[in-house]
Amino acid sequence: MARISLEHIRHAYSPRAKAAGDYALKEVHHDWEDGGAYALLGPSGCGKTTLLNIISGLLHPSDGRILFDGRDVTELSTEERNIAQVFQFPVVYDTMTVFDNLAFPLRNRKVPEAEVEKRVNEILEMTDLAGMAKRRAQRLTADQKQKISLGRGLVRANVNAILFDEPLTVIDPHMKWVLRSQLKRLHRQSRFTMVYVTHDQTEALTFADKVVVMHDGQIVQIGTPAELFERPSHTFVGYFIGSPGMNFMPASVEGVTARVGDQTIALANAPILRSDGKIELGIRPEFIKLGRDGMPVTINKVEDIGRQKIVRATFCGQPLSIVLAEDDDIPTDAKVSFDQHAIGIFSDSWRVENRSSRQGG
Ligand SMILES: Nc1ncnc2c1ncn2[C@@H]1O[C@H](COP(=O)(O)OP(=O)(O)OP(=O)(O)O)[C@@H](O)[C@H]1O
Repeated sequence: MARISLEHIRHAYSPRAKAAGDYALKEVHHDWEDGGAYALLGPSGCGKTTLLNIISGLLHPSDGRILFDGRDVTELSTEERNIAQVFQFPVVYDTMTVFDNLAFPLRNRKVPEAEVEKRVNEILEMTDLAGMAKRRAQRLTADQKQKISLGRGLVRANVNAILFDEPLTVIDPHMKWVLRSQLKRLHRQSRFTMVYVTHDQTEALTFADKVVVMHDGQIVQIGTPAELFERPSHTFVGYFIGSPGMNFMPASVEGVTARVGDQTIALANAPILRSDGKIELGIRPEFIKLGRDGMPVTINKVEDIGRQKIVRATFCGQPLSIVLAEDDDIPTDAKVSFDQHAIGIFSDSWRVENRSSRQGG
């Protein structure tokens, strides 16, 4: 297990890259803790696989260094970095038994057979494959095969990190849930440093202690699931995490007052605005109330999704989503109000700090 330090890493696939837009990965400079479970989350093309391949050594970064526990490994191969990898599709030897598939990475490294036996049996238990140890892999289902791949990733006790690249893509939805929870448990038991790439927020939020949200080649926030929900650093995080995502509307701010259209909204604290950039007010749909008092709103549609209702509305000419409990009433001629403490102010897409949070309040 290792702490992974990414020092000023950038990557462009073209050697002629000059402008920031030419880079698939813009500057990444972070330390990932030893034993942490990280998810790299973001839409297709945002640079997740590029970053993962730089960590594993499949790709040499255009700029920067990568360190494991303070040791520079930038020039080392994947093998020399001592990393286990689990890919999107199962990599299984069909003619071997389940046991031999799991034993392969150990026997390959000349681990004594008694230790192989012990470790493989542990992994068989962990992955619920004990009942099929002697079966050939050939006839297994796709998710059983992927369990073998996951098991193979976990079987070596001394790896620096385990990297997972969308490992549950081929798994059916129910089994996905089971494997996700199992992986979380395996992480708790083993405390390997794990990096898990996905574009699925549910997968990221259930697996990871820390979610690394990527957008357009950069890391826009690293945080716990709660931090990403409560204090998104960037409008992209607000929009991408949550269902529906955060509402954003153009605003102007003066002291502790924001204006959206012709409405005045009191803020809990005064944001520290430095530039004359584009200002937006953000509020999650869960922190908006509909009642008899408040600001005018037009309700366009109510979607019933079981325990909750999603109200699609228009506020000051802007679309607004509101999440209500299933038994919340919507009065005729409803008015809208925002929970002051859940409002975020964003300048050119980045969250603006406010006076009291900077002073530690
Ligand atoms: N071998 C390559 N040569 C040129 N451009 C590439 C190469 N691999 C990726 N890219 C580009 O780099 C950017 C980041 O791609 P990357 O595969 O890292 O994204 P991703 O977030 O993993 O996406 P996905 O979820 O679709 O795999 C994209 O614009 C992609 O087109």
